Amino acid sequence: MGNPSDTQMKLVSGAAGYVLEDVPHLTDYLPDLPSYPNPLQDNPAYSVVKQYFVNVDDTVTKKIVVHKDSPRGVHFRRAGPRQRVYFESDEVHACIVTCGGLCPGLNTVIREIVCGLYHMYGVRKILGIDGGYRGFYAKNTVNLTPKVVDDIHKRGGTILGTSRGGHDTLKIVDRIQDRGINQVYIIGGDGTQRGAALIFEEIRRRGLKVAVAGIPKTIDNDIPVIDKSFGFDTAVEEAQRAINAAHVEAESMENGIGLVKLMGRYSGFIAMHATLASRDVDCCLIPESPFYLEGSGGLYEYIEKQLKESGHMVIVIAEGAGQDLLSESLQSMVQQDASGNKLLPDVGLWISHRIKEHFAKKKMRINLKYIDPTYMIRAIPSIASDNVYCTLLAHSTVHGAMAGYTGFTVGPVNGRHAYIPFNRIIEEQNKVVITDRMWARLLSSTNQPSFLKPGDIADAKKEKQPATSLLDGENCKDRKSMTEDNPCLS
Ligand SMILES: Nc1ncnc2c1ncn2[C@@H]1O[C@H](COP(=O)(O)OP(=O)(O)OP(=O)(O)O)[C@@H](O)[C@H]1O
Ligand SMILES: O=P(O)(O)OC[C@H]1O[C@](O)(CO)[C@@H](O)[C@@H]1O
Ligand SMILES: [Mg+2]
Repeated sequence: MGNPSDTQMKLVSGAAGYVLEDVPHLTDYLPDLPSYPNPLQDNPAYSVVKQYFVNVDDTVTKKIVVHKDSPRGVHFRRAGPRQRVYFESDEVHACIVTCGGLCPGLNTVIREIVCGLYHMYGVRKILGIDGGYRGFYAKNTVNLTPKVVDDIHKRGGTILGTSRGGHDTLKIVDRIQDRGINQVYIIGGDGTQRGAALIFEEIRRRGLKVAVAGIPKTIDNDIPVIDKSFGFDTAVEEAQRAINAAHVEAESMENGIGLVKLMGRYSGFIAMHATLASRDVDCCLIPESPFYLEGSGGLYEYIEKQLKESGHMVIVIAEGAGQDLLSESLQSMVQQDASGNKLLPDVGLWISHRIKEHFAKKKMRINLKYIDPTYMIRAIPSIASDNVYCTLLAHSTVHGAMAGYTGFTVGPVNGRHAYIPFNRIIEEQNKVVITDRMWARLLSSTNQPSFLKPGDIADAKKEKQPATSLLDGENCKDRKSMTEDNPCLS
């Protein structure tokens, strides 16, 4: 198999440094495919909209803050309905699969893909794949209609089931081919999108008229390029309940410490946003910001100071934080899940013991309550704003597949939905940048130490381009969206 990046991104240059990172289209390898007028033009709900169809040349800019002399930079193809489609309604045989961990809004996306295909494009054959990628070749399928999915958005989880592991590209594509499926909607996180890219490659290699579309899903918000992933706001909202409980417990006891662990394997966005939203948190620890326990400027010293000053404190810790400290003592316990993701030892439990041990040695009485809401923040239905977001995502994806685009992921880029090549999404991971303004806001709201030594700060600044540099691709490794680049979140 060739290098996915050879075929998954088409670069188109334009005037003044304009670059379009385009997505593949079925006609790239099936040049004689016929196209048809979009049935939406006869749909009473949509036909009244002035300029309902997206102009074929519309693109969305990756950077919206520009200087007068800066190059126009990278753009993505704007999502939305096209005048012409490459599938006739009765020809479409779509399938939907959900993979990876749960996330609020999964059912809403499923519902809106089904209803979008059915009501906007008159599609009647939609199959739900049971239990993630392995469901393509190992499990039953379910026929999806608007009636079947009518109220599923009110439920957490995914009606299709999900799983980790079990991705076998050849077997999956064989089953797609056997069943005559020609539109594949794949909802999942970074691992899932990697799998989707391989499926697209194989489909293209076999020359099949099958559109492969990815819908990014992760409560961790670790997918790059897009502004934010669906379910994230719901997870942050739910995390408030755990933080509130921790605060009430801590406030009610002498030297009370409320410790809350939140999900976030490699990225601390949930912990950071839950902390900023709550204002009751005195210390937030995330994977991107190393910390230490002992000595001047360390966590123990800060806890002691906080307890002496206000008699209680609340600590939020992301599950991936402090893993370097843990691994010193628990190295042998590192394991992997079925998808190859590292299974992390419980940092919340570990740090609870360490804090208790430390203050016991100092003969200072503390009352520590450890709250681990784990799956509670993701196994819930999505809040209203996430529901609307999921609807737009689903509709944008359906429009893209009907228009013949393939090998793409969809998502908002600076507020406008766009089709993004798979390799853009999978080549890096979105992380909190601790030298950006958002983390500074957090530090100033909690008043916690930065845990950085003067040398570390200088190094961190050196790694980063000047904040006003506007070249596309600057700092693109491990950074994006919920930083100063994102106007609605900074
Ligand atoms: N590099 C890869 N190539 C092919 N398939 C992959 C790859 N990584 C993961 N997958 C498949 O994608 C599916 C989901 O992967 P994973 O468990 O890592 O979750 P995810 O999609 O990253 O979601 P999240 O981490 O947000 O829960 C699994 O079925 C796994 O086998
Ligand atoms: O227990 P599971 O289902 O593997 O999921 C846990 C992981 O899923 C996530 O929610 C998303 O990747 C991580 O934050 C967490 O580590
Ligand atoms: Mg993942």
